[in-house]
Amino acid sequence: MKRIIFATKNQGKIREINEIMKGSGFYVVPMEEAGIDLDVEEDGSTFEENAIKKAVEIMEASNSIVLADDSGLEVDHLDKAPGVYSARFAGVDTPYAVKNQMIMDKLADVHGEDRSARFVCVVAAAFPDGRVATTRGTIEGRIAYESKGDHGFGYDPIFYVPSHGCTTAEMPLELKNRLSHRGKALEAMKQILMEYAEGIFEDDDFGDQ
Ligand SMILES: O=P(O)(O)OP(=O)(O)OP(=O)(O)OC[C@H]1O[C@@H](n2cnc3c(O)ncnc32)[C@H](O)[C@@H]1O
Ligand SMILES: [Mg+2]
Repeated sequence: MKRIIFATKNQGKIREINEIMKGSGFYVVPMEEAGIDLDVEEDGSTFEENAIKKAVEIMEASNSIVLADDSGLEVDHLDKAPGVYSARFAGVDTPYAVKNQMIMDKLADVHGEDRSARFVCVVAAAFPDGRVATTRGTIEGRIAYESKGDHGFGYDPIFYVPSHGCTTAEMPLELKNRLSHRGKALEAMKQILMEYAEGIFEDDDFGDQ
Protein backbone atom coordinates (compact mmCIF):
# COMPACT_ATOMS: atom_id res chain seq x y z
CA MET A 1 0.00 0.00 0.00
CA LYS A 2 1.10 3.53 -0.64
CA ARG A 3 1.79 5.47 2.51
CA ILE A 4 0.94 9.15 2.83
CA ILE A 5 0.95 11.41 5.88
CA PHE A 6 -2.06 13.48 6.87
CA ALA A 7 -1.10 16.82 8.43
CA THR A 8 -3.84 17.15 11.03
CA LYS A 9 -4.18 16.92 14.79
CA ASN A 10 -7.98 16.84 14.71
CA GLN A 11 -9.20 13.37 15.77
CA GLY A 12 -12.63 13.97 14.23
CA LYS A 13 -11.06 14.61 10.83
CA ILE A 14 -8.80 11.56 11.21
CA ARG A 15 -11.80 9.25 11.82
CA GLU A 16 -13.55 10.54 8.70
CA ILE A 17 -10.42 10.50 6.53
CA ASN A 18 -9.60 6.88 7.46
CA GLU A 19 -13.08 5.80 6.42
CA ILE A 20 -13.05 7.82 3.16
CA MET A 21 -9.60 6.52 2.13
CA LYS A 22 -10.48 2.86 2.86
CA GLY A 23 -10.02 0.74 -0.26
CA SER A 24 -8.29 3.57 -2.15
CA GLY A 25 -4.90 1.85 -2.14
CA PHE A 26 -3.48 4.66 -0.03
CA TYR A 27 -2.58 4.11 3.61
CA VAL A 28 -3.02 7.35 5.51
CA VAL A 29 -0.95 7.99 8.64
CA PRO A 30 -1.78 10.93 10.91
CA MET A 31 1.29 13.18 11.44
CA GLU A 32 1.48 12.31 15.13
CA GLU A 33 1.74 8.60 14.31
CA ALA A 34 4.49 9.43 11.81
CA GLY A 35 6.41 11.06 14.68
CA ILE A 36 5.92 14.65 13.54
CA ASP A 37 4.93 17.19 16.16
CA LEU A 38 4.91 20.59 14.49
CA ASP A 39 2.42 23.43 14.80
CA VAL A 40 1.84 25.14 11.49
CA GLU A 41 0.65 28.73 11.84
CA GLU A 42 -2.61 29.00 9.88
CA ASP A 43 -2.23 32.65 8.90
CA GLY A 44 -3.60 32.48 5.36
CA SER A 45 -6.74 34.33 4.35
CA THR A 46 -8.22 31.43 2.37
CA PHE A 47 -8.78 27.71 2.99
CA GLU A 48 -6.48 27.03 0.03
CA GLU A 49 -3.57 29.03 1.47
CA ASN A 50 -3.85 27.35 4.86
CA ALA A 51 -4.24 23.84 3.47
CA ILE A 52 -1.19 24.29 1.20
CA LYS A 53 0.85 25.74 4.07
CA LYS A 54 0.05 22.76 6.34
CA ALA A 55 0.79 20.21 3.59
CA VAL A 56 4.05 21.82 2.43
CA GLU A 57 5.52 22.37 5.90
CA ILE A 58 4.86 18.78 6.95
CA MET A 59 6.11 17.46 3.57
CA GLU A 60 9.38 19.37 4.11
CA ALA A 61 9.71 17.89 7.61
CA SER A 62 8.97 14.31 6.49
CA ASN A 63 10.02 14.10 2.84
CA SER A 64 6.82 12.11 2.24
CA ILE A 65 3.67 12.84 0.28
CA VAL A 66 1.49 14.86 2.65
CA LEU A 67 -2.22 15.72 2.59
CA ALA A 68 -3.75 18.51 4.69
CA ASP A 69 -7.33 19.65 5.22
CA ASP A 70 -8.36 23.21 5.95
CA SER A 71 -12.04 23.55 6.52
CA GLY A 72 -14.72 25.61 8.20
CA LEU A 73 -18.28 26.80 8.51
CA GLU A 74 -19.56 29.76 6.45
CA VAL A 75 -22.76 31.34 7.77
CA ASP A 76 -24.26 33.61 5.10
CA HIS A 77 -26.06 35.92 7.57
CA LEU A 78 -22.69 36.46 9.34
CA ASP A 79 -20.91 37.45 6.11
CA LYS A 80 -19.50 33.92 5.83
CA ALA A 81 -18.00 33.94 9.35
CA PRO A 82 -16.46 32.07 11.08
CA GLY A 83 -14.96 30.75 7.77
CA VAL A 84 -11.20 30.28 7.96
CA TYR A 85 -11.40 31.25 11.64
CA SER A 86 -13.76 28.36 12.50
CA ALA A 87 -11.30 26.63 14.86
CA ARG A 88 -10.40 29.94 16.55
CA PHE A 89 -13.94 31.42 16.73
CA ALA A 90 -14.56 32.55 20.35
CA GLY A 91 -11.17 31.03 21.30
CA VAL A 92 -9.56 27.68 20.40
CA ASP A 93 -10.14 26.25 23.88
CA THR A 94 -13.80 27.25 24.13
CA PRO A 95 -15.99 24.12 24.10
CA TYR A 96 -18.03 23.61 20.94
CA ALA A 97 -21.22 23.53 23.01
CA VAL A 98 -20.53 27.21 23.79
CA LYS A 99 -19.40 28.17 20.27
CA ASN A 100 -22.44 26.48 18.75
CA GLN A 101 -24.81 28.28 21.13
CA MET A 102 -23.14 31.61 20.26
CA ILE A 103 -23.81 31.05 16.57
CA MET A 104 -27.44 30.11 17.19
CA ASP A 105 -27.83 33.21 19.41
CA LYS A 106 -26.51 35.46 16.63
CA LEU A 107 -29.23 34.04 14.38
CA ALA A 108 -32.04 34.24 16.95
CA ASP A 109 -34.15 36.58 14.78
CA VAL A 110 -33.26 35.00 11.46
CA HIS A 111 -35.43 32.32 9.87
CA GLY A 112 -35.83 29.96 6.93
CA GLU A 113 -33.45 30.32 4.01
CA ASP A 114 -31.73 33.22 5.75
CA ARG A 115 -30.16 30.67 8.11
CA SER A 116 -28.20 29.21 5.18
CA ALA A 117 -24.66 28.00 5.79
CA ARG A 118 -22.13 25.63 4.32
CA PHE A 119 -19.15 23.58 5.34
CA VAL A 120 -16.14 24.06 3.07
CA CYS A 121 -13.13 21.76 2.89
CA VAL A 122 -9.96 22.25 0.90
CA VAL A 123 -7.57 19.32 0.76
CA ALA A 124 -4.00 20.06 -0.34
CA ALA A 125 -1.41 17.50 -1.42
CA ALA A 126 2.30 18.32 -1.31
CA PHE A 127 4.73 16.02 -3.10
CA PRO A 128 8.46 15.81 -2.31
CA ASP A 129 9.26 16.85 -5.91
CA GLY A 130 7.63 20.22 -5.22
CA ARG A 131 4.26 19.64 -6.87
CA VAL A 132 1.18 20.86 -5.02
CA ALA A 133 -2.50 20.19 -5.78
CA THR A 134 -5.75 21.19 -4.10
CA THR A 135 -9.36 20.02 -4.24
CA ARG A 136 -12.44 21.65 -2.69
CA GLY A 137 -15.75 20.28 -1.46
CA THR A 138 -18.81 21.94 0.08
CA ILE A 139 -22.10 20.89 1.66
CA GLU A 140 -25.05 23.28 1.90
CA GLY A 141 -27.26 23.45 4.97
CA ARG A 142 -28.84 25.72 7.57
CA ILE A 143 -28.03 26.65 11.14
CA ALA A 144 -30.31 24.59 13.38
CA TYR A 145 -32.48 26.08 16.15
CA GLU A 146 -31.09 23.60 18.66
CA SER A 147 -28.01 21.47 18.93
CA LYS A 148 -28.68 17.81 18.02
CA GLY A 149 -26.69 14.60 17.65
CA ASP A 150 -23.42 13.32 19.05
CA HIS A 151 -21.59 12.00 16.00
CA GLY A 152 -18.93 14.01 14.21
CA PHE A 153 -17.23 16.99 15.83
CA GLY A 154 -17.09 20.79 15.93
CA TYR A 155 -20.13 22.51 14.43
CA ASP A 156 -21.86 19.28 13.34
CA PRO A 157 -24.64 19.47 16.01
CA ILE A 158 -25.91 22.81 14.59
CA PHE A 159 -25.45 22.04 10.89
CA TYR A 160 -28.89 21.00 9.64
CA VAL A 161 -29.17 19.35 6.22
CA PRO A 162 -32.74 19.96 4.91
CA SER A 163 -32.64 17.10 2.37
CA HIS A 164 -32.04 14.61 5.19
CA GLY A 165 -34.01 16.35 7.95
CA CYS A 166 -31.21 16.11 10.51
CA THR A 167 -27.87 17.60 11.51
CA THR A 168 -24.55 16.15 10.38
CA ALA A 169 -24.03 15.13 14.04
CA GLU A 170 -27.09 12.88 13.74
CA MET A 171 -25.70 11.08 10.68
CA PRO A 172 -23.69 7.87 10.84
CA LEU A 173 -20.09 8.44 9.70
CA GLU A 174 -20.67 6.76 6.30
CA LEU A 175 -23.61 9.01 5.45
CA LYS A 176 -21.85 12.22 6.50
CA ASN A 177 -18.83 11.19 4.41
CA ARG A 178 -21.00 10.57 1.35
CA LEU A 179 -22.50 14.08 1.52
CA SER A 180 -19.84 16.15 3.18
CA HIS A 181 -17.36 18.81 2.13
CA ARG A 182 -14.52 16.52 3.30
CA GLY A 183 -15.90 13.45 1.50
CA LYS A 184 -16.18 15.38 -1.78
CA ALA A 185 -12.75 17.05 -1.52
CA LEU A 186 -11.05 13.75 -0.64
CA GLU A 187 -12.81 11.77 -3.38
CA ALA A 188 -11.46 14.29 -5.90
CA MET A 189 -8.02 14.10 -4.28
CA LYS A 190 -7.97 10.29 -4.67
CA GLN A 191 -8.06 10.79 -8.45
CA ILE A 192 -5.13 13.20 -8.34
CA LEU A 193 -3.15 10.86 -6.09
CA MET A 194 -3.71 7.99 -8.51
CA GLU A 195 -2.51 10.10 -11.44
CA TYR A 196 0.56 11.32 -9.55
CA ALA A 197 1.30 8.00 -7.86
CA GLU A 198 2.97 6.42 -10.85
CA GLY A 199 6.71 6.66 -10.44
CA ILE A 200 6.53 8.14 -6.97
CA PHE A 201 6.00 5.08 -4.88
CA GLU A 202 8.63 2.57 -6.09
CA ASP A 203 10.98 3.53 -3.26
CA ASP A 204 8.23 4.27 -0.82
CA ASP A 205 6.06 1.18 -1.06
CA PHE A 206 5.48 -0.22 2.37
CA GLY A 207 3.92 -3.49 1.18
CA ASP A 208 0.39 -4.59 2.05
CA GLN A 209 -0.80 -3.11 5.28
O1 LIG B 1 -5.69 22.22 11.45
P1 LIG B 1 -5.96 20.78 11.84
O2 LIG B 1 -4.90 20.19 12.72
O3 LIG B 1 -6.29 19.92 10.67
O4 LIG B 1 -7.32 20.75 12.75
P2 LIG B 1 -8.30 21.95 13.07
O5 LIG B 1 -9.40 21.44 13.94
O6 LIG B 1 -7.53 23.14 13.57
O7 LIG B 1 -8.92 22.24 11.65
P3 LIG B 1 -8.98 23.60 10.80
O8 LIG B 1 -7.84 24.48 11.10
O9 LIG B 1 -9.20 23.17 9.38
O10 LIG B 1 -10.29 24.29 11.36
C1 LIG B 1 -11.53 23.83 10.91
C2 LIG B 1 -12.58 23.96 11.97
O11 LIG B 1 -13.84 24.01 11.27
C3 LIG B 1 -14.79 23.18 11.85
N1 LIG B 1 -15.14 22.05 10.96
C4 LIG B 1 -14.49 21.67 9.81
N2 LIG B 1 -15.04 20.57 9.30
C5 LIG B 1 -16.05 20.23 10.11
C6 LIG B 1 -16.98 19.18 10.12
O12 LIG B 1 -16.94 18.21 9.22
N3 LIG B 1 -17.88 19.14 11.11
C7 LIG B 1 -17.90 20.08 12.07
N4 LIG B 1 -17.05 21.10 12.15
C8 LIG B 1 -16.12 21.18 11.17
C9 LIG B 1 -14.17 22.64 13.12
O13 LIG B 1 -14.50 23.51 14.15
C10 LIG B 1 -12.67 22.71 12.85
O14 LIG B 1 -11.92 22.83 14.03
MG1 LIG C 1 -6.17 24.12 12.42
